[in-house]
Amino acid sequence: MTTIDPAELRERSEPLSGDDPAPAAKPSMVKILRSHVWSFAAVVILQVVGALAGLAPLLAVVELARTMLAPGPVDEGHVWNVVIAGAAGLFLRLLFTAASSGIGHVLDGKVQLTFRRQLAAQLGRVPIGWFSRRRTGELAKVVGEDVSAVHPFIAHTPGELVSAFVVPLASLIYLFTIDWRLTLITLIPVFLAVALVPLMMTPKRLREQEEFDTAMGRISNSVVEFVEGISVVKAFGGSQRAHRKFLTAADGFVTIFNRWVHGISRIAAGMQLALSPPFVLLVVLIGGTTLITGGSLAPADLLPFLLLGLGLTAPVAALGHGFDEMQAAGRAVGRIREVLEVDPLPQSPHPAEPQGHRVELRDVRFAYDEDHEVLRGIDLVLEPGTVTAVVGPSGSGKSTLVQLLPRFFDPTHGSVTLGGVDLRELAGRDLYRKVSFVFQDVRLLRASVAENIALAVPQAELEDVVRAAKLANIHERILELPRGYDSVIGEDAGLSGGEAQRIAIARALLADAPVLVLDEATAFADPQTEQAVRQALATLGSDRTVLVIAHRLETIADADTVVMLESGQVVERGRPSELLAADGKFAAFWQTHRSAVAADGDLRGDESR
Ligand SMILES: Nc1ncnc2c1ncn2[C@@H]1O[C@H](COP(=O)(O)OP(=O)(O)OP(=O)(O)O)[C@@H](O)[C@H]1O
Repeated sequence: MTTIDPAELRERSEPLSGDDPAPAAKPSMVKILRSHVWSFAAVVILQVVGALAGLAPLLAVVELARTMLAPGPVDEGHVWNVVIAGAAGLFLRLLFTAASSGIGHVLDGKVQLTFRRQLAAQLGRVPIGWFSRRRTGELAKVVGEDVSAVHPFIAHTPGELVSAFVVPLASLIYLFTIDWRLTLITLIPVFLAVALVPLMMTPKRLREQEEFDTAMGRISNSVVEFVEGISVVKAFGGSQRAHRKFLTAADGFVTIFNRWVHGISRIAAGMQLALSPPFVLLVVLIGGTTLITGGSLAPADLLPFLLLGLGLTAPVAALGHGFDEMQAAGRAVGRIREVLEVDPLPQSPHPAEPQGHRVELRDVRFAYDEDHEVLRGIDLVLEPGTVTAVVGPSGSGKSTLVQLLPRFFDPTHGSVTLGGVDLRELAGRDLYRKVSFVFQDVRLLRASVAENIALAVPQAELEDVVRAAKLANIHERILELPRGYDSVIGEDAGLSGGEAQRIAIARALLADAPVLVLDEATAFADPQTEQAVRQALATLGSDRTVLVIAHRLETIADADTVVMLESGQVVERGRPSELLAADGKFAAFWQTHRSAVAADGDLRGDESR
């Protein structure tokens, strides 16, 4: 049983209602940013201007030193002007970077909201069946973490990266105008650091990096395996083995990590040393002192190199940091795009009204992927007032077939019609009013039990809800919950799989849709649920169109028609008694099934003794 938030459901289901046939946009980061191009440009420009203004205090210090050290009386007016200019630069820096940050964060909020809205709309448009292949956790990561990961990309990194280049460039030009020789000397640390970069790219280093990535993957897989399988492993006594596998992966990782660190650390340390402030100062001081003692540089001119020289190494450091963040944001956007680019379930702009509730499948074919056709030419008519039971071996396509009726997927070929109208021509809201379903993977909302039962009929009276719950054999259990029908699922009510399925049956009974699709539970086949299914079929069967994946012999025997599937094709169909008499595939299936049920009964009997 899974619980989901009602708000989440509303967002998912609104576009499915069929009233919003507009195709899902397939946005990219670039497209979204293009619609906010001026704000984005403002973020970058303000950041750069702010960073440039930040040079003013440093230049003011240089100018002050020059003025003070110059022979003769100090020009007090000039000194004050320089101090005011420096302070103004500082103020402007604060102002511009604050404005850039403010606009950046508002823009970031807008972009994240756009992504989340588009994702929510898209999740409502994709086929419901698509969700079965996605883990809730994966989707939650895309909508939550991955959308948040664009934050540095919008609000910080581009501005910081551009400033990291523009500011040193401006400093460099200024320093060149003072003394080109000392400027080149000041650049020595940057040259050294850049010279070390190729050493990080040698085939040996790249191989070590690859090994490191693989080992990282191996260790996280073994952790996931270990945690996911912990219950099975414990129950079957294999915890030692699983634990060993995890430890082996961890040991392997340590060996590879040591090798990787050993190789990379010397180069990284060399780069860090070259770019470190003491080393930069040392180089500038040695170069500057040599030039001063040689008489070719005024002592006051050393100061700008000492102050601005430290900033010249910023681009190299920013490159590493900024590009890492950009890459992470790029990967997150890639995952968001993957979800946004799933083809939505087409909605007809001119929905048609079905006449009656006869369901017909004509030459239906379906494939989850190109190489593997799961349904191969199914022709089937489900008459109102009849129960059709689908049987067949595991993997024969039963679930896939019944999921076509509530349009979890569209057939890849052929058509499914309801009352003469192709399901693709039906408004989404109509479809769910006409077709209700109870599948094994029951979804309950984090809402009260009554609200869960009345999901399709929110205005239902409590007595109708109670009647449905009684018919579904769940009323007594609900009364045992702390707040009865007001108990909130997932908060003060924990239900077993079978109980959740009975709630779903009550929901379907109350929805009173003319077509019911039911997957009779095998996993939760407790006697109460079996009874609930039987009652539901008896109550609904009168004038409903019912399609049931039948596992119980009674359901099969009571059905009007049995359809036997094998490898995605109908191999036999007819009344159960006729098929048994014909002694074909269904009869063989029935015999095997009966023996299995009898053996299961014996086993249960033994267990209870
Ligand atoms: N979401 C999916 N993506 C890809 N393949 C799928 C998906 N769901 C089912 N299949 C494949 O389609 C085939 C038919 O599966 P389906 O679940 O319809 O059979 P089934 O008769 O209901 O089986 P069972 O009785 O075991 O539930 C199987 O080969 C299965 O592996």
